[in-house]
Amino acid sequence: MPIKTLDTVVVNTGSQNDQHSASVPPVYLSTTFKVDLNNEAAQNFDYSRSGNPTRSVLQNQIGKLYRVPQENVLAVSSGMTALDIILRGLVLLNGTDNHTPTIIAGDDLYGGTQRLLNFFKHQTHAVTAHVDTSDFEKFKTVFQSVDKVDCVLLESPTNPLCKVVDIPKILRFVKRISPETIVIVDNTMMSGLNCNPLQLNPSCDVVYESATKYLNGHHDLMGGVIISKTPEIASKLYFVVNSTGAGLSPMDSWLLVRGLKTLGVRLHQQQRNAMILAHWLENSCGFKPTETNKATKTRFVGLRSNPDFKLHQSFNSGPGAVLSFETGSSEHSKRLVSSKKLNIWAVTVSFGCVNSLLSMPCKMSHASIDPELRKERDFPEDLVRLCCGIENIVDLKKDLLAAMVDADIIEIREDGKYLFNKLNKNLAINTTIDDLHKPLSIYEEFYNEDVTRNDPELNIKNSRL
Ligand SMILES: Cc1ncc(COP(=O)(O)O)c(C=O)c1O
Ligand SMILES: N[C@@H](CCSC[C@H](N)C(=O)O)C(=O)O
Repeated sequence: MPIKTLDTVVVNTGSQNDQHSASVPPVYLSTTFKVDLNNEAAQNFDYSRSGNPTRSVLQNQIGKLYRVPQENVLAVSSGMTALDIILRGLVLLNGTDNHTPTIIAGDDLYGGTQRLLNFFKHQTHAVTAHVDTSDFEKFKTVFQSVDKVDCVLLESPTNPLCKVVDIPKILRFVKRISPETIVIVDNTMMSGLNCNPLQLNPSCDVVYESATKYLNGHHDLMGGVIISKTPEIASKLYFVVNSTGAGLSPMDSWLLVRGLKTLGVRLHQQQRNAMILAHWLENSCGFKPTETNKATKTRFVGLRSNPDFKLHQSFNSGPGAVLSFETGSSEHSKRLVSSKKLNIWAVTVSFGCVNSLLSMPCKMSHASIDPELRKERDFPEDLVRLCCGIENIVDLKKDLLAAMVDADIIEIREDGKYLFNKLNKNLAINTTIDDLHKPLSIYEEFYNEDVTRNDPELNIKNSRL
């Protein structure tokens, strides 16, 4: 059978051996399943905490996305649950009288991840050394300064600063000098469609994603998926899932199977919007550093001006749809995010959804990181994060522009011919508001490359297009 592209495999749920030949897999809400003591070997399910047919369909779909057998996949109740299960199953119990479990993680982590790692430090004494994982030399130094590193937790691009971590290089280094160190990748910012760290060489040990984001895409369920490199790792993690009841509910599993079917088209449109918007913010709205004013900046891995553009492209097939920018003034950023002119952009946390979201991380998604620690890590308090949805890009730009004008950041001059950034006064930007599709070419440059690069099983150029 010919191997299909990822866009296709998530659409097709295959034959479910359904008694009515239903074309959509049914949802099995039953918590219990009849037991035949004379034929226990044939029994796949007994109790939904241990396993459920609808959850199995979902795990099979995720297995296809990551090109691993269904047995290597676990669907759980949230992205944070996924990390909790992985650390409990593989790392936290490694402590002895002479050894404290040690984790190395990034310093630009999602606030909830930072909170969970802090919790483990206080409750189990497992320590986490935080380092800028986008700086390989710094990572190497910290790694070599620890006697035994139990686990490395990576995320690229980082949320919300969009820093690129060279995951392949870190894997080569770690697996060469310490093969037993467990390398975990939080792949939420990319999703399995853009990046598969299990197919890198050497590969990581476990990937997880908050399915609440791109995989589902509709903000109507919380979920997490854990994809293990080997059945042995998966079975250790399954033990924790079954013991604690962290498995995803049947209804949410069913919704997620449905959401997954449109992952390809959603992500395609979301990334296209993000590319155009990032380019527009940087070049037409003046959110870029100048000789005299370094305080404004657009952060996005799909921008050619990003020094890590090529690095990101080397192991991902798309830039994702999360970008951020600094206005240079916390007060003005707050005014923007509070503007009543925002009709399309919803001011909420989260990302990966079909509708576009705008937020101020230091007050929202990353508020759980101590302000002192944010300061220590140079986390910009004026940062505004944009998570693009699938709406028409023209509407998205107009809505954002109205709010930027309302917040006294941008001035429209000469009947809309020029946008002038009032905070970054050195820039008088020569653009027309209607000049909307200009940067499409950079989007196409990204995608006209071999989009199957993360999928060595495929050898079809431009399979996504
Ligand atoms: C990068 C990243 N990882 C993990 C999570 C946690 O996922 P969840 O909210 O589904 O628990 C989030 C956001 O919540 C996130 O942004
Ligand atoms: N109040 C929540 C904040 C969730 S942030 C969700 C998402 N990861 C994002 O980056 O927007 C909490 O305390 O966790």
